[in-house]
Amino acid sequence: MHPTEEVAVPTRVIGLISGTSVDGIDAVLVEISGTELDLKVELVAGATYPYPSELRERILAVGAGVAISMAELAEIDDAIAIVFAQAAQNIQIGHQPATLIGSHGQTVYHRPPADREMGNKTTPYSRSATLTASPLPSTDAINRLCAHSPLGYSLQLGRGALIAHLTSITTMSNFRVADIAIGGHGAPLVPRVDAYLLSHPEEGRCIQNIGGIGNVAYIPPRHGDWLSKIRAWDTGPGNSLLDLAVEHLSAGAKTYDENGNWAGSGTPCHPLVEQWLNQDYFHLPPPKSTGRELFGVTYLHECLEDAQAYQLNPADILATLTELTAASIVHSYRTFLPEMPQRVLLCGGGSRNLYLKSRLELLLPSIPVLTTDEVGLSADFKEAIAFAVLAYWRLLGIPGNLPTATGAPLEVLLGEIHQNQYSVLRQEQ
Ligand SMILES: Nc1ncnc2c1ncn2[C@@H]1O[C@H](COP(=O)(O)OP(=O)(O)OP(=O)(O)O)[C@@H](O)[C@H]1O
Ligand SMILES: CC(=O)N[C@H]1[C@@H]2OC[C@@H](O2)[C@@H](O)[C@@H]1O[C@H](C)C(=O)O
Repeated sequence: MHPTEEVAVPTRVIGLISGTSVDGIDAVLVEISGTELDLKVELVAGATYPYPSELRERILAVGAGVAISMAELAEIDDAIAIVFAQAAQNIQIGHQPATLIGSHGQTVYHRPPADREMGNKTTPYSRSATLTASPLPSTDAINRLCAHSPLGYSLQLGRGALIAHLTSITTMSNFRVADIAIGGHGAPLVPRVDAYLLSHPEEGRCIQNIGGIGNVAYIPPRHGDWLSKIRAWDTGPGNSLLDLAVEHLSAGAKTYDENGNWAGSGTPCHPLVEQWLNQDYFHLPPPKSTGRELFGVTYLHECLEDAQAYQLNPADILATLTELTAASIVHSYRTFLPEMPQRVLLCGGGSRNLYLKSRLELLLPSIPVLTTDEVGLSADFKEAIAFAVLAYWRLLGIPGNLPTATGAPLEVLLGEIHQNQYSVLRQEQ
């Protein structure tokens, strides 16, 4: 038990996130009580606020690696903070106000750690002698360190200090950096929240998020040392390649394949899926994380080039890319899980893609595939809810990462605190 557990009281918290699809800001207002095994979350309100289209285009361009000046970076950072703060204000309308915000922000860059052994409990990351020695390292040594840093790096925009100022609510942000600094991937972070909200006393479950990227949390039955047996990783593409392909194949008329109808009218090309599954990422053992840096525009263009050999029509191309998402998820369960789950619970926008769901059901015979809605947790807002819980845990001094998920050697407190300065000043008067 953590020292602060007994002080946990119901708290109204806002959770904010825009994921790798960059489709808009998911905002929730939740009432949280308890701490871990007794954690309870009631969803008071949830909404998705689309980004202004110009801002979305700029975020997508930065995420795709387009070079920008530091001045433009600052502009985008604050523009994101402003729309996140607006989302926080809007979600409270008609409700008792919140006292805390957990804001994930907008990821624009994610680099997993380079050294796969780093973060492994048996060979923990040892700081370089150059970093711990007392004389300052030479410029050359610093350049070498930066060029070959084994640490990951992840950048989320929408600075918390500005959200706190604009909303007058204490805001936690930058949840990934503490885990990354000790050698973890900083992702995925939602699995620890999944563990307490979605575990089952007798059933092993896979909680499968299908956002831009897909990620799984395998949660064994809740007894014994179940927490240490949780496994989680990014499975690969979720909707990222599908959305890009739909935009390309519809010449910009559509942004996603609603309910999977377009893909469902085609036929997957299985030899192509087999070929694509040979890609290194799918064979890398967890912990592992990825992003649009890998499964983005360039990757799609390579897929489209490969598809030319099979003369596929647009519906077949979409069916084949959808099959890649489904097959990469199931391939990773069969390859990396200690045992297959008794149930799969889907969440994220991809859980609405009925064709994708039907392909998962086909590839997982005798394993029920449901959505988290069906066990009482919103499939659309689970990630935003998770960042509200992570902020609440931070306030209570409870760690937010799961070392088995991120590869970090330790549990650490996640999130940087930006206090609402006005209320601090008021208290001091
Ligand atoms: N009705 C639907 N039919 C098919 N696909 C859908 C539907 N609704 C949403 N989606 C897909 O879900 C995507 C958005 O999913 P979500 O909001 O979970 O992603 P994200 O949170 O941005 O990503 P990540 O979890 O990787 O950070 C859309 O881009 C679209 O491809
Ligand atoms: C770096 C980054 O933004 N990672 C996201 C992404 O989207 C899904 C998957 O890849 C997951 O690892 C993570 O997000 C969720 C919110 C997480 O941290 O659990």
